[in-house]
Amino acid sequence: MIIKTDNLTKVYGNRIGCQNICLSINEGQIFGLLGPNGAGKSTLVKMLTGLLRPTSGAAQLLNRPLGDLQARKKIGFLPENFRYQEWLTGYELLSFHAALYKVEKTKRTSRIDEVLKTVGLAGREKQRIRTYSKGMQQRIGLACALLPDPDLLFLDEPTSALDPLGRREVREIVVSLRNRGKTVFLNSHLLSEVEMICDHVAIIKRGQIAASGTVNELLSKSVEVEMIITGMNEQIERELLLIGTGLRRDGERFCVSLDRESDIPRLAGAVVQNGGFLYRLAARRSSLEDLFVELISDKEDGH
Ligand SMILES: Nc1ncnc2c1ncn2[C@@H]1O[C@H](COP(=O)(O)OP(=O)(O)OP(=O)(O)O)[C@@H](O)[C@H]1O
Repeated sequence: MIIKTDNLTKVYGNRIGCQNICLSINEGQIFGLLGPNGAGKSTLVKMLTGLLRPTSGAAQLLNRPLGDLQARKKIGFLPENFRYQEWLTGYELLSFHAALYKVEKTKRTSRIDEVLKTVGLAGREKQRIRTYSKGMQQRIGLACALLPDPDLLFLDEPTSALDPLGRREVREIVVSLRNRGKTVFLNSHLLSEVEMICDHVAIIKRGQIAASGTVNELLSKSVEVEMIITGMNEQIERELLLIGTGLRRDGERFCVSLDRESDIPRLAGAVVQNGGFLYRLAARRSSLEDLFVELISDKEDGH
């Protein structure tokens, strides 16, 4: 396990940041932490990266206790909304961070060249950061985080400010890092992105883990059924809710989640036997977004 947490908890005064977080993350994978605003994602990452002291509980990173210096040397971190000194060139910024990371002087130039290549900025390092696009700024941030050649990389919302092309570029870099054996801990609220690249996912809600597992494990649990129904009435609605959960309506279009595919004929029966007209019924495996909405739907978080 590259990360193992045991009832990790952070309380801010009378506000809960995270509560009893138990996670086990294997190395060489992309782990996605999902949650609505205020759910506790940043609090958890800050505790794991040593920026916040837990109120209680424990954690191990790279088989060392939280805060261990040897382990911290092998961890990279790209915070959310970072802003670097925009008057520096990309190269100057990387040199500064290489010094902060105490990369040996003789190795700095080759290390900087390497990370520039990894993030696709080779040849752009003499430009000032203020002339970089947002996507390039995000990639130079990633390059900084990669300077210590970390085994474990924390990325806090690395693509949220980017356009679709920029997002794809960052995604490709993250996947290439995983392919080289790195472990990536990705904080995100972009569900489709997490579904695309993450091996394991945890969903955090009001400071607690509401679901976790591989994307396949989480999604194979339920089936999403879309129906076009006219003549909808209360009896049909009641019966649909006995069979499935999370009934949603948009005009004549109804969606419901089922635990088992074998319940689909019962849905059709409930509509027809109670006087409704079924014009369409299509089943698909739930997306991470469906699961997220279902788990988080009683919105009562912070902001
Ligand atoms: N320094 C702080 N002092 C008091 N409460 C805080 C502090 N930082 C976070 N919180 C509270 O802890 C809870 C979790 O916040 P956190 O920032 O970890 O959530 P998040 O999932 O990262 O949210 P976002 O997606 O908005 O960044 C929220 O209720 C927040 O208001």
